[in-house]
Amino acid sequence: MIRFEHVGLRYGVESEVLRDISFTLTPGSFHFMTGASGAGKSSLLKLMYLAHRPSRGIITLFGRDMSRVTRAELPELRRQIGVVFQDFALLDHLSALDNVALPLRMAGATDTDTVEHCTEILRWVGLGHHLHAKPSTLSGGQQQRVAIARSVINRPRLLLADEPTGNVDDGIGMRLLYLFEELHKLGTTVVIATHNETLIRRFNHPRLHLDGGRLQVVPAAAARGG
Ligand SMILES: Nc1ncnc2c1ncn2[C@@H]1O[C@H](COP(=O)(O)OP(=O)(O)OP(=O)(O)O)[C@@H](O)[C@H]1O
Repeated sequence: MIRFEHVGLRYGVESEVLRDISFTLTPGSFHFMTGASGAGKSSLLKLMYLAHRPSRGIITLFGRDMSRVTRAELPELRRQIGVVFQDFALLDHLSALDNVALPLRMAGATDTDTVEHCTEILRWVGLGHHLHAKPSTLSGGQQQRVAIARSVINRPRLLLADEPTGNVDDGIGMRLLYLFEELHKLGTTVVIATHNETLIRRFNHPRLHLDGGRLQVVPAAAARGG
């Protein structure tokens, strides 16, 4: 699914933020990504989403060497990836429901199915009373949940989420994790960057842990213990 081989990333002339990163994520796996603030979690997720090119090393995604992928091919690859980044990138002229519906409508789903499905998922993330609200009228945490609903609605092959529970209370955080678990059970490969130790302990998954620009894969049982 994803393979990193000796990948490094530097911004401008600074020293490398990520150094000699090698790992493989098998299809359908679920990993948390951990590390102190500034350790490079967002940077690593952006490499996986092809938003940055690595300074060195090889990234293989869906069986393709990313250094050989042209700019014109990127949209098709990205359509298979659900993302929740820190900037929610919602369209403000559309309602919450229409934002969530976008990936389904682009894929040609019928409108009745789309509305039903999007309503259900927005209710699950606690926004059943805000279906027709414009993003600018919602709080930061609510906007983030709209972005999360949009990222999972078309069952992407790969889901990348950067601190998805950062702005919500524990109850909603748990619901969001259950949503990602459901997606994972349907076969999606999931990577969630988080500082939330409660969720990491509650859901027993391996960790991609970043420290000093280097990555260590911590197996699930060990991850639970520490
Ligand atoms: N666009 C950029 N240009 C220059 N430096 C950057 C850029 N983005 C990130 N950095 C630097 O790269 C390092 C890693 O940042 P990154 O945002 O990936 O860390 P993080 O682990 O996601 O942090 P946090 O948990 O606080 O979100 C930091 O030192 C940051 O200042």
